[in-house]
Amino acid sequence: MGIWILNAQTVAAGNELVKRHIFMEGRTIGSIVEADGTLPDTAGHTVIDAAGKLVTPGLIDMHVHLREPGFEHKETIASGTRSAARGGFTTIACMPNTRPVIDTVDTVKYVLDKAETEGIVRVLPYGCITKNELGRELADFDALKQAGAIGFTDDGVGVQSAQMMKDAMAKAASVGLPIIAHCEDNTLVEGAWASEGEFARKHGLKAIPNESEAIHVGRDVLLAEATGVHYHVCHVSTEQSVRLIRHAKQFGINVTAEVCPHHLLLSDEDIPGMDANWKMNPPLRTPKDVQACIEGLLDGTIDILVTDHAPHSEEEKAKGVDLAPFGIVGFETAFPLLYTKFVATGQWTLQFLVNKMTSLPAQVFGLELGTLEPGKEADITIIDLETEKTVNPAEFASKGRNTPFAGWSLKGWPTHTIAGGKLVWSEA
Ligand SMILES: NC(=O)N[C@@H](CC(=O)O)C(=O)O
Ligand SMILES: [Zn+2]
Ligand SMILES: [Zn+2]
Repeated sequence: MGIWILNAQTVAAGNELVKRHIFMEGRTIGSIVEADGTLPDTAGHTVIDAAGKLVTPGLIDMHVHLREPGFEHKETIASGTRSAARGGFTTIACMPNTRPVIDTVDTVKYVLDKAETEGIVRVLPYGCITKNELGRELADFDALKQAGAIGFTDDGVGVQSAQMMKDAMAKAASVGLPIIAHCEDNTLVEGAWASEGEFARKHGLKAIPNESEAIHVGRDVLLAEATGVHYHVCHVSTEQSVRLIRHAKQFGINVTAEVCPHHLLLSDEDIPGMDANWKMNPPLRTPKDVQACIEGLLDGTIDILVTDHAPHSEEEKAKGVDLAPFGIVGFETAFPLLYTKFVATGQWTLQFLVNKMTSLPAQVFGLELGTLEPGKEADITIIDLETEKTVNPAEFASKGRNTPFAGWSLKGWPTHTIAGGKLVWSEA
């Protein structure tokens, strides 16, 4: 028995949609036919009528935190993949800052096994750059790759030593996997949580300067040039980083980059007060930085969109801004936010948004995913572009409720998520 999706509005070009019927059987897409008025024979198959809805390749998120092993009170692979599915994501790449961190074959296998038995979407694990993410000793990249790691990162913390980063890049290049960098120079951020801008000035706070991020970007593109590695910059948030990445790309350096919805939609001037749901790393920057990130995404300097889904418990976030951990959840608001604020307002085409969340992440990371084509993996998301709903964190499938977007009224909510040919989530 297969699944027919009937009357799917698929993206053709720009904002142009084409109506198609899509059939899948087993894990793969069987056929895609133009809807010409006659319905295909669906006898014996599950039918989903997608009339009036957008149908896209399953969304891909290359930067997420699933918290397992070790921080199951924040999220688990079960709850995190449900949250991803509810947000329309069918493939997610998880960060290794768990407890223990993912720096051994056993932890990679643990995550992959859990994902197989308890997860409902595809989980691709990253391995650490350095053992324990301490920046002192390289992890065993050969072994991590063998176990299934798809790249190396110490996300959560920057690699402080240039020599360590250079060694990591040389080794990653030799095993043919990318370095994914959380760019942050610790000597420039000491204890601050807000960025240098209006908010920090008004409240007399110690502030995080843009250079704390951009200095690592500048250092690392030079090291990437020297080593030839594929270097991917995490959660770009500053005008200076965008400029450095643009320049590096012009020089033919193998650099790619990602940006999160919150760094495109919020600046430090939107922070309502001492509220830890507005505390994330990197911090919300100035309106000028937001504009530079949007321009970087538009001109291709920034390749892809990611959520950096970073759940924390309510108790942890209630400790007050100084003590609360950095991070906000992202899966269940990402597409509606970007659709409502950029596509529905006419700034981006639907094709631009969908590509940045499907085919482009697949291309950047060499995954055979992200397109709707016969013979390809049946990963499909169905999205209602019309119904307006309010973001209600109490409804999240994630254990995390930590979002600055509560109460926002949005359109573009996923209604069905199909991963590997299975309907893994549908509305109500
Ligand atoms: N982004 C965050 O604010 N927090 C992330 C770490 C990270 O992505 O650097 C986390 O693990 O909570
Ligand atoms: Zn990070
Ligand atoms: Zn992260």
